[in-house]
Amino acid sequence: MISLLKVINLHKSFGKVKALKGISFEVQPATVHGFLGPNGAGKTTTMKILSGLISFDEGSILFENLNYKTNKNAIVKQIGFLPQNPVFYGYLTPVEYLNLIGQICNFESRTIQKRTEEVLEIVKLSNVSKRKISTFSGGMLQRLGIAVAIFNKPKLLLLDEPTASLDPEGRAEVLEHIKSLKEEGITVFFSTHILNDVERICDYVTILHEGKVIVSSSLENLQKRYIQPIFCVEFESIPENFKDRLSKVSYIQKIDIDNYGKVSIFVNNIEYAKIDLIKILSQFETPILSFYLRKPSLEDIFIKVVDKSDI
Ligand SMILES: Nc1ncnc2c1ncn2[C@@H]1O[C@H](COP(=O)(O)OP(=O)(O)OP(=O)(O)O)[C@@H](O)[C@H]1O
Repeated sequence: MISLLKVINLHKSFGKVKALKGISFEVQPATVHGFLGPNGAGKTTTMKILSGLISFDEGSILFENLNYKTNKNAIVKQIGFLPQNPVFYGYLTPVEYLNLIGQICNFESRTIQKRTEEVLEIVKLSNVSKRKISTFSGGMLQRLGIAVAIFNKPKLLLLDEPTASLDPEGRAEVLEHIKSLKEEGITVFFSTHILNDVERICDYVTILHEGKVIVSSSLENLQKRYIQPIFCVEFESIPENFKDRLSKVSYIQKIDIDNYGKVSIFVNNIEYAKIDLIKILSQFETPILSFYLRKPSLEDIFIKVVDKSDI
């Protein structure tokens, strides 16, 4: 499959500040790709370069295998961008605002009307299409921002921290919409600090740290790579001499039991333990309520990879 976007060894400096130090990553079509990194990592700089707002110093960008430098105008038309804090004219309604966008894009009035109806339907704002924007909640404003960014039917949509200023309800609303854009054939590349958002909707993740890409992979592969060799077990009650009896098992390194009776078993041979441990546990004649291999959260992974890159 041809990548929709390939960023190769991209460099960008602002005076003495090296914001991007040779970053490379690819974005696959019809996916949601999370772009993560601490403050100042270079996320917004990357987004601004991709949307054509600022230039880059070195490296190359390919969009559907076309070189960005020599085809910039054609490529930028296929990329929608929602900046971090979009500003709207509050005295307009969504219909009036989108009509204005259509006029700026030089569309014919019939096309503007049709596309306005379509995008308001996609972001589920049709029922408030004639209400003043100044009365909108944060979640509604972000959805209107998405409507503006997809007005031109982009293949790639760049969203810079789309959920940062929202409460949990607004976040859930916007995340659901981002996910549904995939069904409209739009590839979404979005930056965030909120790891949980990425876990909820992303297929791929790129982690940026101090201007360098430290991980770029599918979320599934990332979770497999960083899987923790810890099994969690919950018994109806902790069996007698539990720790002593298990301490004789060669692949078990450590056993922790928390205040609620949840047991964490740390192992050094995960593949063998996957088969053998449950057999051993079933020999204790105490009902087992749950047994699972702990899946690392994106937060666990993020801390691990960012720490490693500091070494
Ligand atoms: N116009 C500019 N002039 C000078 N330095 C800049 C400019 N824009 C960005 N920088 C610097 O480049 C680095 C990367 O900034 P950038 O805004 O891309 O980070 P970010 O990952 O988006 O951070 P945040 O999550 O805080 O928005 C930072 O050190 C920042 O101070």
